[in-house]
This record gives sequence, structure tokens and C-alpha cells, in this order.
Amino acid sequence: MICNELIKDIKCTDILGDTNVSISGVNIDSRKIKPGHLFVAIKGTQVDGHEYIDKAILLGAVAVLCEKAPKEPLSDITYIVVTSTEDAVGKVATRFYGDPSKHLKLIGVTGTNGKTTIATLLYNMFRKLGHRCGLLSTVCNYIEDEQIPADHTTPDPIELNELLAKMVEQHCEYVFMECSSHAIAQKRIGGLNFTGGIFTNLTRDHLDYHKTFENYRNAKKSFFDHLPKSAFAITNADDKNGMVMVQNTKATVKTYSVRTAADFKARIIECHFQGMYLEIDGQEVGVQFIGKFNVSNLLAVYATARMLGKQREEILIAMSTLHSVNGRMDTLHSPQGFTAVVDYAHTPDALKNVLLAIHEVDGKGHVITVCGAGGNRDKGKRPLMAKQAVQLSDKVIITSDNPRFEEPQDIINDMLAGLDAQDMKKVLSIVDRREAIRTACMLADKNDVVLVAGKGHETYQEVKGVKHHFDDKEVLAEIFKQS
Ligand SMILES: CC(=O)N[C@H]1[C@@H](OP(=O)(O)OP(=O)(O)OC[C@H]2O[C@@H](n3ccc(=O)[nH]c3=O)[C@H](O)[C@@H]2O)O[C@H](CO)[C@@H](O)[C@@H]1O[C@H](C)C(=O)N[C@@H](C)C(=O)N[C@H](CCC(=O)O)C(=O)O
Ligand SMILES: Nc1ncnc2c1ncn2[C@@H]1O[C@H](COP(=O)(O)OP(=O)(O)OP(=O)(O)O)[C@@H](O)[C@H]1O
Ligand SMILES: N[C@H](CCC[C@H](N)C(=O)O)C(=O)O
Ligand SMILES: [Mg+2]
Repeated sequence: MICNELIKDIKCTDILGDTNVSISGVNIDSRKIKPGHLFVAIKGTQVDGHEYIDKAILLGAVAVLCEKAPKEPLSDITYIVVTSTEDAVGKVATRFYGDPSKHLKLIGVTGTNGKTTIATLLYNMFRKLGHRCGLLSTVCNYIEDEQIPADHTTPDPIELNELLAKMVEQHCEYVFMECSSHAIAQKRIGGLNFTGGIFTNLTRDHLDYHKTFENYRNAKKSFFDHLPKSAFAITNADDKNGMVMVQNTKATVKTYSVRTAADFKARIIECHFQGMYLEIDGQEVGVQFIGKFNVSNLLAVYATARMLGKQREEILIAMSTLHSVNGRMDTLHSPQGFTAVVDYAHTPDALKNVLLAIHEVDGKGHVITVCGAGGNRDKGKRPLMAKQAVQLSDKVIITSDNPRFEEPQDIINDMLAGLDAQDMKKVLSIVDRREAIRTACMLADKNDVVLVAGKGHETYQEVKGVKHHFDDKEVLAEIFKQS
């Protein structure tokens, strides 16, 4: 593509060099530059991309999108100067990849918890309804059946548009994607054309990055602020911030609720370990999920399908065949007769919801929770997670999650700081996650529930920059085999 074409939608403050140059690729990372590429220099949280302009040119970049032109520009390089490269990169990326989101019905899901669940269930449902679909999620990206491993909940703008372009090529009609608060704040989704947006809920997380809850909320809200008039915005009326999210949106607002008046409503009729009977929009349906929070998730799925033109009956029939998402309330039954639940709860609110869901099940014995907290992430959530686990469990084993670059014992200590002497009577701490899970299983009797929280689908444990193979479900299966 000719550079001129590529920068059509962005406001340049200065241009040096020939804009008729042909661009063969766009990249924000100098290490990925190939001859003929445009390098976009972005100021990040660790380094300033402008420091890598020379490196990018050395690797063959022919053009640079930047916020300040170098003092000694090279004559054979085109420099495009803008006020914010972060703002511009999405527009350039969508243009380079042929504006793929315009050829798709793209639905974004945002909120603290439930994004992966809702996006995945929508993808599964719309495939069951006979459509070709794509999914961009924390667990994995999909183009129909093809799996593309995901490093992030929301990919960077280049990878994102490249994936969407592949989805268009594969004739996908619908794409369901998670929009993380980091991605919204960093404008990874800039320039995309959304058909609809969904808000799940907002509780504390990621304050290491956003600093204040208000910034975190505003990041989520800006997703709705930027939706076009033609789009729909589906929000959770049960969440304190549900209406705040959509107060400045141009999109058509619809609400869902399990508690109050709303456009889409649901209630639980019955709940078993195998699933629940629900009334959704006045119609009864059996689903293979448990937990009140999953009623909200399913209702968001229902509301979205309705807004996309599907009929009540076809949605509910498809919904009754859906099952839990990898690592979300994933149950395994031990030979000794206790149940292990592997769940991705890694915030205080998620832990609370998962434990409440376990308590809703009839006939269960004691609840033993194994949990930790991730290193180099929001430290403030650690004591709250420990407290939540203790309040709703009979025994808690505090252990390691992904320590990343922190000392595992320091993270555990941060968690223990949230507990008083009475709480401590219920608590053991074991740094080695495998040993922690094994101990929980040894303590469990028939009908007890062992909740292994925090890592869900993850198949690794990240220690000092190295990802070691670790899979909670695999570890449980090994323990079950040995006993
Ligand atoms: C804190 C955060 O979000 N960081 C993301 C951010 O990186 P950054 O701003 O720190 O970038 P940086 O390292 O300072 O580099 C600045 C620029 O220089 C470039 N660079 C850097 C080095 C070099 O040699 N050459 C070069 O060109 C970089 O490509 C970048 O464009 O932008 C990068 C490109 O998009 C992301 O890969 C990176 O994700 C890091 C690895 C990360 O861990 N992110 C997590 C926290 C995250 O994004 N999580 C969310 C939500 C999680 C959830 O689901 O709750 C997600 O969407 O996954
Ligand atoms: N609607 C909900 N409300 C509260 N908690 C939920 C809800 N849905 C799921 N959870 C809990 O949060 C955990 C994460 O769920 P899910 O992966 O769907 O969320 P997510 O928003 O994609 O998270 P992430 O930001 O890490 O990608 C689940 O394992 C469950 O414990
Ligand atoms: N997407 C979230 C996932 C956290 C999962 C938990 N296992 C951890 O490592 O903290 C994050 O990057 O903060
Ligand atoms: Mg997710």
C-alpha cells in the first residue's frame, strides 16, 4: 500500500520525505520490522519506541510514524509526525489491513469479570446457529475451528487487525472479542467499527496500571463513549457502574438484570451441580452452568443475540446445549468422591462469586480453597482475596499463582496481611502450588469441594520471565490417579 493511502485518516503535524513510498507492513515493535515496513514509535510503560527508530531503519523500515522527527532525518526515509502515535496506530493498522471490522459484525465485551465467558459463549452459540465466527479471547483466538494462541486478552492493534483481516478472508460473519481496560487505555482497539458492546461488571483489578478506580472505570467507559450511533450497548443494570458506562454513548442502550427492571431479565428456578433451570425473558430453559454470576453472563449472551436479530426460541435452544468455558467453573470428580473446581477467579469479586456459587449447590460438604495472587500485578487486591477466600471457605491454602518477578513468599505475605488471628486458624500457606493442591486433596472427604482458583485455563506458571509448564487440571488428574 502507498504511504499516502495509509495515512489518509490521520492528522499529521509534519511530514518529511516521500509519501509515495510503498509500505509492505506496519509494526510497533522494531524487532519485528521487515524491509519495506512502516515503524510506529510509541511511548510505552517501559521504554520509548522513539529510541528504536534507528534499529527499525536498520532492519529495513522505509517510513516512521512518530511524535517527533529526529534531529538528523535520513533522506531516503519518510517521517510522518503526529501528536499521538498511540491514537494514530489503530487507524493506520485498520487501513493497512483493509478495514476488516467494517466487513464483520464485531461485538466487544468489557468489564472486570465475565468477558471470556460471554465472548466464548457467543462464539459457540452463533456457530451452533449456523454462522461463521471468530473469537478473540484471553484463552485462545479462533477463526472458525482454527486455533491461534493468545498472549493477551486483547492483541496489539497490528496483530488485532491482521487477525480480523484473516477472519474476513475466511468469510466470518460475526466476531466476538474481549476489550481489556489496558487495550482500551492504550487504544489497541482504535479505528475498529463495532456493531455492539457489552458491559459485564466493574470491581477492583489492575490498579497497578490504572492507579485509581476512577481511571479504571473511565477506561472501560471510553469504549462505550466511542461506539457509533448504529451500534448497540448492552449494560448490566445490576452493577453500580452499569448506567455510568453508557451515559455518554451514542449507541442504542439496552439493559439486563437478574434483580431489577430491565430490557432483558432472568431468574433462577432451580440449581444443581449439573446446572440450573432459569427463566429468561419469560421462557424456561435448562442450562449446564451454575452460579448467579453465570445467569448474568447468560443473560448478556441472550440480550446480544436478540440485538443481533435472533429469535427467543432459537437462542434458548442453542443456550441449553452450551457448556462451561475452559478453566471457568471446570469440575473434576475425584475417585474419593470429592469435587474439584478449577476456576480463573483472580480478583476478590470473582473469588466471592465462585465461592457463593459453590455454596448454592445442594449436598456439598466442606469447601477447601487453594488460591494465590499474580506477581507484578495490583498488590491491593491480595489481602482482599485472602479475606474473601477465608470468609467463604472452611479451609484455605494460600499458594503461588504466577510470581513473575516477585518473591512468591512476599506475595503470600501480602495476602496473609489481610487476615486476623481468627482467620489464620483456617489457613495454611504452601509456596509450591502442586504441593498446595495435593494437600487440599488430602484434606478433602467425600462430598467436599476443592476450589483451585486463579489460573483456570493457564498451562504455565510464570517465574522470573520463564513460563514453566503447569496446569491445575492436569495436576489434579495426576493426584487422583496416584490415590
Ligand atoms: C502494561 C501493558 O499493558 N503493557 C503492554 C504495552 O507495553 P508497554 O507500553 O509497556 O511497551 P514498552 O515495553 O514500554 O515499549 C514501548 C514501545 O516500544 C516498542 N519497542 C520496545 C522494545 C524494542 O526493542 N523495540 C521496540 O520497538 C514496543 O513494541 C512498544 O511499542 O503494549 C505492548 C504492545 O501492545 C503490550 O505487549 C504490553 O503488554 C504487556 C506485555 C503486558 O503484560 N500486558 C498485560 C498487563 C495486559 O495487557 N493485560 C491485558 C488485560 C488482562 C486481563 O484480561 O485482565 C490484556 O489485554 O492482555
Ligand atoms: N459475571 C461475572 N461476575 C463476577 N465474576 C465472574 C463473572 N463471570 C465470571 N466470573 C469469575 O471471574 C473469573 C474470570 O472469568 P472470565 O475469564 O470470563 O473473565 P474475564 O473478564 O475474561 O477475565 P480477564 O480480565 O482475566 O480476561 C471466572 O473464573 C469466575 O470466577
Ligand atoms: N489477565 C490477567 C490474568 C491474571 C491471572 C492470574 N493467574 C495472574 O497471573 O495474575 C492479568 O494479566 O492480570
Ligand atoms: Mg478474559
